[in-house]
Amino acid sequence: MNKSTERPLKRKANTDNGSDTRRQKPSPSRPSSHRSTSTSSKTASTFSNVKKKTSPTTTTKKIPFWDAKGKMNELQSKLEETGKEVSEFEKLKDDLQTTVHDQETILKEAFQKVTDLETTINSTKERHSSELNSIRQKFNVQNQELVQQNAKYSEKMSHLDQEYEAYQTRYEEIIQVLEEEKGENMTLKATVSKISAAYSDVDADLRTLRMKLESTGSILEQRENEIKRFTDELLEQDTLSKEIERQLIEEETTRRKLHNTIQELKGNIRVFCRVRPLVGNENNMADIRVFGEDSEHMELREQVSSTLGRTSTKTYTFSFDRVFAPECNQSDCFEEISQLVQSALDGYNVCIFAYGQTGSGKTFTMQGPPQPNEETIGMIPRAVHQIYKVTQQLKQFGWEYTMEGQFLEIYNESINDLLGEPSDYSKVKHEIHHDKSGRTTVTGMKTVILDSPSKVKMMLKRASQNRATGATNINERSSRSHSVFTLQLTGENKKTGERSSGLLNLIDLAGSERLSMSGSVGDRLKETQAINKSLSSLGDVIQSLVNKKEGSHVPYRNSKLTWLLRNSLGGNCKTLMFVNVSPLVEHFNETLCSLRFATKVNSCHVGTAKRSIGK
Ligand SMILES: Nc1ncnc2c1ncn2[C@@H]1O[C@H](COP(=O)(O)OP(=O)(O)OP(=O)(O)O)[C@@H](O)[C@H]1O
Repeated sequence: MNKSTERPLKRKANTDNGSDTRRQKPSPSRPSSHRSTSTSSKTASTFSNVKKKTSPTTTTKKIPFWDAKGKMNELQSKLEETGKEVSEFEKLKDDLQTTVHDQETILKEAFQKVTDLETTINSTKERHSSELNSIRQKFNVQNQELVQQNAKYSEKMSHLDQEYEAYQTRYEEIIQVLEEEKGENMTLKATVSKISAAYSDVDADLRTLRMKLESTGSILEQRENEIKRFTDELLEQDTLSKEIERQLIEEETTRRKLHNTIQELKGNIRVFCRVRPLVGNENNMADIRVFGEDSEHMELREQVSSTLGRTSTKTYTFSFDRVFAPECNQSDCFEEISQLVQSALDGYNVCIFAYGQTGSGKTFTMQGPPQPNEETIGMIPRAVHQIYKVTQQLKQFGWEYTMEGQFLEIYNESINDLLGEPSDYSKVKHEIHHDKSGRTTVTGMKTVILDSPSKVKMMLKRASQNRATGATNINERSSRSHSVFTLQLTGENKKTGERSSGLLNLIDLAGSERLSMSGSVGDRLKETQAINKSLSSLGDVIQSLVNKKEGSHVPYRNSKLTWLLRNSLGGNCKTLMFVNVSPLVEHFNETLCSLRFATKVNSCHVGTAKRSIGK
C-alpha cells in the first residue's frame, strides 16, 4: 500500500528537481507537491542569477601590474560582487530552508493523507469482506434452495412424465373407445330410427295411459284418505301397546309371585337322582330301572344267595322328584333346574348340590367334561347362559342385572379361592361372615364380574386348573373337597323401582363313599373325617330345617360347608340335590347308601304330597 502511494511521489520529485540534482537529492520516501515545485524552481533561478552575475568578472580586461589602483578597484568590485553573491547565497539558503520546511509540511500532510487513505481502504476492505461473506452466505442459501427446488422440479418432472405417459395411454385408450363408439353410434343410429318408429306407437299408448292416470288420481286421493285413517289407527295402537307393555310389567311381577308359589308347592327342597351311563371299558351294569309317569321312581335289583345256597332277587325302590336314566343328557337335567335359576333371578337364594360317590358323575353334571361342547356343558355354564338370556329379555320390562361370580373349595375344613393363586392356599385364611341383611361374604375372595359367556368359560377353566394343582390328579382332589360356585345376581327395575338380590350356589360335594373311616390313617384319616363331618352336617341341617319348630336350633356351625350356606339353606331358600349314582354292579352298595341319604333329604319336602316308598 505504502509502496503504491510512494511511487508517483518519487517520480514527481525526480521530474521537478531534475535541473538541480546537485543541490537537492530527492528522497524516495518524501512526496512532493505543486508548492514545493514552485519553491525549488524559484531557488534554482536565484542560483543561476548569482552565477550569471559572477561570470563577467572572468571576462574583464586585464589590468597592468603596475596599475595598483586599478587592481584595487578591481578587487574592490570583486569583493562587492562576492559580497553580493554571498548575500544572494544566503538568501538562496533561506529560500531553500523555506522550501525544505514547506516540503516537510507537505510530506506530513501527504503521510496523513496516506494514513487516512489506508484507514479508509481498510474499513472499505472490511466492509467489502463482510458484504462478500453475507453475499456468499446468501448465495449458499439460494444455491441450496435452488438445489432443493431443482430436486422438487426433477421429482415433479418425473411425476409429470409418468402422468404424461398415463395420459398418453389413456388418450390411446380413449381413441380406441371413440373408434368403438363410432361403430356403436352407427348401430345406435339405426336403432334410433327403429325406435322412432316404435315411439309413435308408444306415444299412442301414452295418451291412453294418461287418460288412465287421470282416473288413478282420484283413486290415489281415496288411498291418501285411507292412509290417514290407518295413521290414526296406528297412533291408537301405539297407545294400546304402551298400555300392554305396562300390563306386561305387571304380569312379570305376577309371574314372579306365581313362579315362587309353584316352586313352593313343588317343595323348597327337591331331590333328583341321576344314573350315569357306562363309560370307557365299563360293562358290568347293575339292574337299575327307571319308571313312573314323570320318571320319578327307580328300582334296583340284586341277586342274593341265602346261607342255604338259594338265590333270590332283592328289589329296592326309591322315589324322588325326578330320576334321570343313563340315557338322559345334560339338557334334560337342566330343564328341571332352570326353574330354580329363574328363582335366583327373581331374588331367591338357591342351592344346587351334586352328591354321590367318587366317579358317579357329579363334576360332569355340574361343570361338564374336561373338553365340553354345546351338548355336554354342565349345569354351571348352562345356568349362566340362561341368566344372560333372561336378563336380556327382562331389559324390556326395565330390569338391569349384574352378575358376580366366586368359586371356592372347602378342603379339610379350610377355604381356598379357586380363582386366586394356588400358592396362597396354605397362607391366606378366608373367614365367613353373615351380616344382618342376610348377606354372606367370604374374606379375601376374588370376585369376577360375569358380563360375557366367555368369562364364565375362563373362570371354570381357571378353577379346574387351580383344583388340579392341589392334587396329583384332578379327580383325586375333586373327590376329596367340596367346590362351591356362587353367583350373586343383583337386579334393579328402573321403571317400577323394584330391586332384587338373588344367590345361586352350585355345589359339587366331595365323594360320599369316604364316610367309612376304617383303614384311613394320617392325612387320609383327616380328610375322611372332614368329609364325613361336613356331609353328615349337611344332612343334619336339612333335617332340622324341616322339623324346625319356632326358635329351634339349626346346627349350621357344625361344618364350614353348612356355615357357608347358612343363608342359602332353609327359610325361603330353594334347595335341589342331585344324587349321582354309578350304574356299575361293583358300586351297588355305595349307590344304595347314596340313595338312602337322598331319600332322607327328600322326606324333608314341604308342601308337596309326594309319597316316599324308598327304604
Ligand atoms: N352323564 C354322563 N355322561 C357321560 N359321561 C359321564 C356322565 N357322568 C359322568 N361321566 C363320566 O364319568 C367319569 C366320572 O365322572 P365325574 O368325574 O364327573 O365323577 P365325580 O362324581 O365328579 O367324581 P369325583 O368325586 O372324583 O369328582 C368321567 O369320565 C365323566 O366324564
